[in-house]
Amino acid sequence: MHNHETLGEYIINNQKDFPYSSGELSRLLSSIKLAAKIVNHEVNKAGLVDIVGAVGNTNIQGENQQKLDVYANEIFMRTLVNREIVCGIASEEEDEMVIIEGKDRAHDNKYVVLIDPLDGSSNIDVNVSVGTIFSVYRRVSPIGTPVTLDDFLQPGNLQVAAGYVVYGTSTMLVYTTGHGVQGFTLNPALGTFYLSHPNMRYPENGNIYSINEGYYVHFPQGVKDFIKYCQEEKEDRPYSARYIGSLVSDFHRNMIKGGIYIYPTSSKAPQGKLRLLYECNPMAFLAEQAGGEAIDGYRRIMEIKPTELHQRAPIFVGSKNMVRKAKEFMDKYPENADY
Ligand SMILES: O=P(O)(O)OC[C@H]1O[C@](O)(COP(=O)(O)O)[C@@H](O)[C@@H]1O
Ligand SMILES: [Mg+2]
Ligand SMILES: [Mg+2]
Repeated sequence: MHNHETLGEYIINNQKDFPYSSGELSRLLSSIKLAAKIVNHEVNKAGLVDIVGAVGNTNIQGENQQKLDVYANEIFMRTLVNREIVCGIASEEEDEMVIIEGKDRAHDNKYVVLIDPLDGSSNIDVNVSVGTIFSVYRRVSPIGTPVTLDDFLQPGNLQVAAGYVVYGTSTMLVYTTGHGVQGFTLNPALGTFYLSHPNMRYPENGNIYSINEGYYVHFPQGVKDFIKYCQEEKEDRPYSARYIGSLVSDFHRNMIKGGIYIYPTSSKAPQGKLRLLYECNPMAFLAEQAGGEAIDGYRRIMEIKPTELHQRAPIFVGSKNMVRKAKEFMDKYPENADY
């Protein structure tokens, strides 16, 4: 039997790392752990139960909500609310921020959570790995008062924790509290997450690039030039093109093997597609904590001051030297810096 530390043990043993360690963050991470297990159970039998396909509604992004989007949203919302640790939640599947009301001391809670309950929705029905992404901030509004939008619109470098769950060949929960990146694998027989990937680090160089080349003609010239650079027969190139179409899964592979994931602006998506608050910021925090980098083509993602809950941003995230190379190409076209 392996002697890996469990996630529960790790959270407790490392509570000291957390400046405000009053146990709230540990309880918050434990509730995410519980919700991940419940969602994992449904994801694993997606073909058997009535959990595939669309519900017939569109979310504020104009996307057709998948049944699993709605189910995962309900489970994470309910688990976080029931554990009485957050004062507000924002989700890809909720048009507005959710102020936690009614619970005796909900307004006394210190944290807000932003979540992409089900990432990679287009892959649910075709048995390709999907994920969940979360980001945690300490509120800025006074404790004891209802949460405000400002509590959510904080730049990424103020995150106190971020992570994802990948529901793939195995189910993993990967997170950071600003002390490196830890990966835990679920032992489905025991229902326990074990520390399988301590101190995950991006290789500084990589040979994988992940971008939906189907939109090539719509990309800015800097992105087109970088793709050509990746495909050149020179030095350690051409790089391999790998694109799962689930941000979490593409990010996870690239963090382990070395690579870059890009979702740029395009004439079809002038601000890019991914959402700054619950996709770009948490992945940027993880990437930087793992020695990688994350930019919007020009600036550090985590320095962008958000203005809207569901705003989008272009993202170039991955191995440090690959992101820097991509930036060299983007810098040749400074006129594209404002999106
Ligand atoms: O199909 P496209 O345009 O390449 O977009 C794929 C990207 O969109 C996403 O599915 C967006 O996330 P959601 O599924 O949470 O909406 C990413 O996971 C993925 O990387
Ligand atoms: Mg997503
Ligand atoms: Mg989603």
